[in-house]
Amino acid sequence: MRSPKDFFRPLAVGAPAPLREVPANPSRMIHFFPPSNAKMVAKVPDIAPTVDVLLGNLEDGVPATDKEAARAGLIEVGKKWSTPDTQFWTRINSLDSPWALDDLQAAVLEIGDVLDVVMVPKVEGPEDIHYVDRLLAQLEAKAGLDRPILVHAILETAAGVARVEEICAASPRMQGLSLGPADLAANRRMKTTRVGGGHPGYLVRADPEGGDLEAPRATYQQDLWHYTIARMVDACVSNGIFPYYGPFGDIKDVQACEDQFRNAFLLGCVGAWSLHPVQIGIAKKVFSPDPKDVAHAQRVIEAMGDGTGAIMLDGKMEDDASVKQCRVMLETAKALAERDPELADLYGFSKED
Ligand SMILES: CCC(=O)SCCNC(=O)CCNC(=O)[C@H](O)C(C)(C)COP(=O)(O)OP(=O)(O)OC[C@H]1O[C@@H](n2cnc3c(N)ncnc32)[C@H](O)[C@@H]1OP(=O)(O)O
Ligand SMILES: O=CC(=O)O
Ligand SMILES: [Mg+2]
Repeated sequence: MRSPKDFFRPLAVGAPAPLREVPANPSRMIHFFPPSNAKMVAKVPDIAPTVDVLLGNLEDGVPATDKEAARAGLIEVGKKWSTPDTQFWTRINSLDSPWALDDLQAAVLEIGDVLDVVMVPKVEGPEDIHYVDRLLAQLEAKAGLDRPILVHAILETAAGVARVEEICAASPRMQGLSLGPADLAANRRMKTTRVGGGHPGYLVRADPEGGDLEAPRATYQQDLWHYTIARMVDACVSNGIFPYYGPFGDIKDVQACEDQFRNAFLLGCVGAWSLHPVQIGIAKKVFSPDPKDVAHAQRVIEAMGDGTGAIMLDGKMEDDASVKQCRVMLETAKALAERDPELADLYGFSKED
């Protein structure tokens, strides 16, 4: 662990100074595309303005035989990047793979000027972040960049979950964490075969009525990811960085995808991954506060005056703590509306709001 005095010093001569605060840019969906797929690369100009984050994925999902082509496709997209209101990220291969070093070098040296965030998979502890941190500083200095590239880690190993707080605090470059339920399930030796979401076998069953073990009993499916998401949210928030739900693999089951995204939103996540165009709209809907909640938040804030004390509104007690929740809702809505005039209209915000 670096001394607190050195925490905000650049890690290489000539590298840009680390940021003191991570920008709270809208990132409701991190849209994945495989840059080795020419058909999908051709869609980038149309998709980029419709998403908050576009991510060129170099890791899992790209066949081993296409790794170089994916890196070349990423560079091609970066060189033509002309959507400054959308963030541009990449996911590099894991640090123990034969590709990670070349991924990082190519990304920073060739397109570092347009790259906002590098997503690092399978992070096991702060030492992985320290390695990437120093390397990025050296590469930024070499490329003559004037602002630091941030780092986003995927929480997808048991060791990573056990050290999640240390990972979040490892560097001022840390932008956020995503839950990686597929790799995490494998690493934990969970007995599932899915990419995120629930499982019908993970349930609780109501007690037998009158002790009748033969009578039908209601069952309730439980959330496999609740513990990890809650831990991730606490670790992120206490370090001033942002938590995200990751992939939902059942592309056709848009309802369950929406439910999974909403659970994450309610627990504090700011966004999720979209793997297919159909998931972009789901993430946009879920991670933009509901206009009814925004209107309610405005009413509570107005009724609470200076924000202290206790009042009754519609039969419910409101006080200092509920007004703080309402401010979170309103601030989130305002930040999103600034970038999205349709949302501003939906919330009834005028330009002065
Ligand atoms: C599990 C842990 C992880 O690491 S998850 C992250 C790694 N996986 C990924 O990034 C997968 C990204 N998604 C994809 O590659 C595709 O969506 C997959 C899942 C293969 C499905 O593709 P496909 O069979 O073409 O679907 P489709 O016929 O329904 O597509 C309709 C049109 O949309 C396009 N499309 C599809 N996915 C994307 C995407 N991610 N970004 C941009 N465009 C996409 C398709 O090309 C297709 O276009 P068209 O209608 O033929 O012109
Ligand atoms: O990379 C994501 C995952 O779920 O694994
Ligand atoms: Mg993974």
